[in-house]
Amino acid sequence: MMNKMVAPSLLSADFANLSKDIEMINESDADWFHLDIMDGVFVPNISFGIPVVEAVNKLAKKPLDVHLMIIQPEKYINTFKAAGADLLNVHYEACTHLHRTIEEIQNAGMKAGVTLNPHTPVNLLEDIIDLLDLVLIMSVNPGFGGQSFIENTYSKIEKLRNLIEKKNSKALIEVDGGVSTANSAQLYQAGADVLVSGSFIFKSDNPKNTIAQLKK
Ligand SMILES: O=C(CO)[C@H](O)[C@H](O)COP(=O)(O)O
Ligand SMILES: [Fe+2]
Repeated sequence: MMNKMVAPSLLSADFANLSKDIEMINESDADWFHLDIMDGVFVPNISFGIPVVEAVNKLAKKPLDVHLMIIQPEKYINTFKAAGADLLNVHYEACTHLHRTIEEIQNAGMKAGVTLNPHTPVNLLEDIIDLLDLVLIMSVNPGFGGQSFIENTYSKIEKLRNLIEKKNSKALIEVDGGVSTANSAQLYQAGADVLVSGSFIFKSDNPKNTIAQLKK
């Protein structure tokens, strides 16, 4: 039986009133906080950095799922651990020595995830999938919230689910970008365990209720 987990992305939260949105997530059915770190180099946008992760960690009562959209993520493993990250996602496309980076994340005491851009095939994970705690499939090109969902994500999830079973891996499948109640059921059905959602939650009239809807 698959998990059905939701990780609201703070990228679409109200940064002038972040504590209110953190409190809402604490009280909701959400499972994790999703934090998007963008460096303006790996992706064409800059979001927020380590002091914000530390601040969220002071109030958050659920694990912090940190999505690093940065070059050379291996330089910051211990820094994000100290800031409060529970799960650290690095991009496949940003890691020259992915095996080493995954081991360093786990040795630092965090769960390790690998994120795939929409153009990156899941079979590139064949020789590392058994080590991973999670694979994050991007269903938009990373860098911005509020983009349209890319439809071939379903077949990527199915291919990844087959690879995970073939290799007897424990990795969870997370999906990020353009997630809403229009596609959540189909994503879970295709094999996703965790759905990230930003703009759909925070632009809705009742974000707490929207989180509950996404878990159904
Ligand atoms: O990693 C991300 C963007 O690169 C965000 O997590 C993602 O886009 C969530 O936002 P939305 O649900 O609005 O698409
Ligand atoms: Fe993300």
